[in-house]
Amino acid sequence: MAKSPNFLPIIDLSSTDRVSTANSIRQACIDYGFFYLINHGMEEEFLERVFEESKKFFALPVEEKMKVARKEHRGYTPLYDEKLDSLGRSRGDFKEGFYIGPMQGLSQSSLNQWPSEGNSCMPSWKTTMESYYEKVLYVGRRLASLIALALNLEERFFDKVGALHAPMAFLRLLHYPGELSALEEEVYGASAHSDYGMITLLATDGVRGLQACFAASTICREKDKRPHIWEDVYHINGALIVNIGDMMERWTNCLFRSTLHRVMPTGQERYSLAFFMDPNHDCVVQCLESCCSEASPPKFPPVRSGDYLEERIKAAYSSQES
Ligand SMILES: O=C(O)CCC(=O)C(=O)O
Ligand SMILES: [Fe+2]
Repeated sequence: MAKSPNFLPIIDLSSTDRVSTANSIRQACIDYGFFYLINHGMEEEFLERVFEESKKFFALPVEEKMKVARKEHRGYTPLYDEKLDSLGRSRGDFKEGFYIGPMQGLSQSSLNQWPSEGNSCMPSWKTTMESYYEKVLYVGRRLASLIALALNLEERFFDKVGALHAPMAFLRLLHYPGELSALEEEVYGASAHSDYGMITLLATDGVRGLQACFAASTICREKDKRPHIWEDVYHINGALIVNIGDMMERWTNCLFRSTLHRVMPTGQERYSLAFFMDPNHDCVVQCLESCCSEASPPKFPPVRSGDYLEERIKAAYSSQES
């Protein structure tokens, strides 16, 4: 299996040898909970265009951005609004974001908010974001079928349990400002957290900052173990960084890891595009038969995806109105 400079595996989505790809994904998810995805079908030029459009939004005056402030978990989240490590001491994460939610069906898609179309510098903003959402969702679906194979399940397993029928998939544009705050002791771009859902597909802009906690916890139940040892997750041109979320960890009874990660401020402005592919609201996430036995009983009770997500989002925004 190909390895990147920081030893994370590289998975080639275009490989025709699905069995070998699924085996590589299995090993990556057991060992790291993180891997790179290459040849996913989205051109580098297209990714660059999405980053350019994202930058245009964050460059707007804050009053303009607040016109689409987060409602129903869609829209703009200002600096310090979210705190991913809800128990941490900081006042909030030093980043701003913009959430775009599911677009299938009128009832879902009409909840999305868009920056004013009248803004002449952003004529193709909405169509670019819609196009990115569609493309990255397609990549996520292809990956989900390989993950099913990696778990010795049939390829369409996640469709069959209803996870991928109208998935709760959120695209989040992120902007980490470059300046460092000298006044506050503990400031993170994104404080330590694991993602909540199934899988996250992340596009980065080449500015460092993302770190993951690989060494300290060999299995997920040791997330609380200290000290945490953080490793940089480097950017690879054109590659997506994929990581496993907590619901996948629950499905697999901790066979696959949802690894803690964070974004450190480096003094350099940074942008990223995080796509959280989470199961349909009504999908019940429960230990897969292939992942439990008498010796290894289920570690978590079954949970409805929508209830679990709501709980986690509430904790991250607990100092704010939701
Ligand atoms: O911006 C990044 O590189 C990571 C963001 C992240 O981990 C998150 O929003 O969950
Ligand atoms: Fe994350």
